[in-house]
Amino acid sequence: MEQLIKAIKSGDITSFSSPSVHVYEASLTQVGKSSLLLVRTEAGKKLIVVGEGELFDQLQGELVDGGKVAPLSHENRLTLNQFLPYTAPQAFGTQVATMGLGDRLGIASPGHIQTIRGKDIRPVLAQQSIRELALTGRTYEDVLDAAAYAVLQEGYKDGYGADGDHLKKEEDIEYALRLGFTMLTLDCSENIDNTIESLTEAEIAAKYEQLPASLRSHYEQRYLQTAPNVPGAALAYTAEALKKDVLIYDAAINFMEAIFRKYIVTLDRAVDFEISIDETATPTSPEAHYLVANELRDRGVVIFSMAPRFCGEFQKGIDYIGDIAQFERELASHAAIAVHFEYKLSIHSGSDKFSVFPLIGQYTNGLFHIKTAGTNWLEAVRVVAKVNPSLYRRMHQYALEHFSEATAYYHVTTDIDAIVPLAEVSDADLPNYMEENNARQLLHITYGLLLQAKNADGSKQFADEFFQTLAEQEDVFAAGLRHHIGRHLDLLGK
Ligand SMILES: O=C(O)[C@@H](O)[C@@H](O)[C@H](O)C(=O)CO
Repeated sequence: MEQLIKAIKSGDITSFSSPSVHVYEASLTQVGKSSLLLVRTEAGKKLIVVGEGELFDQLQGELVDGGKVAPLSHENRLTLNQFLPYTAPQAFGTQVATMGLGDRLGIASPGHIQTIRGKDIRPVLAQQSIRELALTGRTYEDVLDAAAYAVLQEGYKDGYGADGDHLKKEEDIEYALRLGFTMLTLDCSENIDNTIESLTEAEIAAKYEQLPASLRSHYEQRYLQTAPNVPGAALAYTAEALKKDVLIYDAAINFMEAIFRKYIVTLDRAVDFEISIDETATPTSPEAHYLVANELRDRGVVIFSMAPRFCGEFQKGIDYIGDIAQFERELASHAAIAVHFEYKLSIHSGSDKFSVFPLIGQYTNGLFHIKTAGTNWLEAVRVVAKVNPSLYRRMHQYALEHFSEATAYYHVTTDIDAIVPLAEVSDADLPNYMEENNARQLLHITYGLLLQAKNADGSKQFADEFFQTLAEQEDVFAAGLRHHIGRHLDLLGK
């Protein structure tokens, strides 16, 4: 440590080299009379601070050789946010494309930053849903800490966002906002009535008649008596379709407004407020999208983005399933509606949708929000398959045995029987599983079960070895992400 501290003091860290300490050169930062550096030692990542002044005094750590060695703790992250504002998340508004790069492991953000740096798009590095927190056993504090330290590690100063993703409950909204999350994705699925889709026309009409007359006439006047004028969108309301849309979305619109009034308008800072109507059984027609957006605008609800459920299927970790021509037609309308109401179209489960990325880039004119998350976990699994075949085999086997449990959390149409049996695959070919959709989804949706699996003695069955392997392969993992996420960005036109 003495040599390193000397090197930092001299201002020339390139003169330092040690087999047991890896220096993240881009992290070297001066704050007043203190210099700060992030390193990886045999005991994990550490902050090294030398000099004097408030930063030196406030970071909690151990005094060593005239410097301070500080852990990457939650408290120290809060201190960094105070002195280095770029390490705190920010809202982006609607004038720049954004990409959600949810990191379930807390180790993917450096690779994400390397991929996105210098491009015409900003990263939402800290993005997790409550479902993900529950499945990984993490907290929003952990998620923000990991993103902030990644930003410091990479010396990335262009800003990053933090998305409380798929929030349904007020207590979760309060939790995310209290911690400083800068984006809030309101999941309205529990207020969307999916039963309507399966009703007959007569049943729909009867249910609709039960709604207050004033509500019915409000909708009928607005959507049947006046044709919406949205350049680029094909919108045609029929009385039947309108009844359905009102029954499906009216309660959800009330919910969106109530949350906006209680939590967004009252905030003394900017938050990117996203409406998600995608995780539901009901695809969002352009007419339904327009209706929801139009009602929100009339009620003064300002949003950053809207995530409709597109036609076809956006399943996790694999390419788009469906009729691309229909997708293109509807995307053109969805994108035009978003432009009309001055927000961004948001694409959820946006990882690996290579066949439609060019269309998304084209129809949104490059102004979109796209969410990815589990695809970086699959890149991590690919690294394990390459360098630790024994661990990969154990994880794969466990995933097969527990797959049906994971389908309670995610909708996939995986054909488990189509996955080549492990016994028939050589170690060298294990990474190829990550090229095959069924195997991708098998591992994609079982992440929580794998990370939390325990041995009889209570120790982690896979997680410790998994994280150790990834820590040893940090550069390989980052290179995999640059390649994989880079391919997303290229096709999106970024
Ligand atoms: O798995 C989750 O809960 C989330 O990552 C997603 O639903 C997220 O909103 C997403 O779409 C990422 O691709």
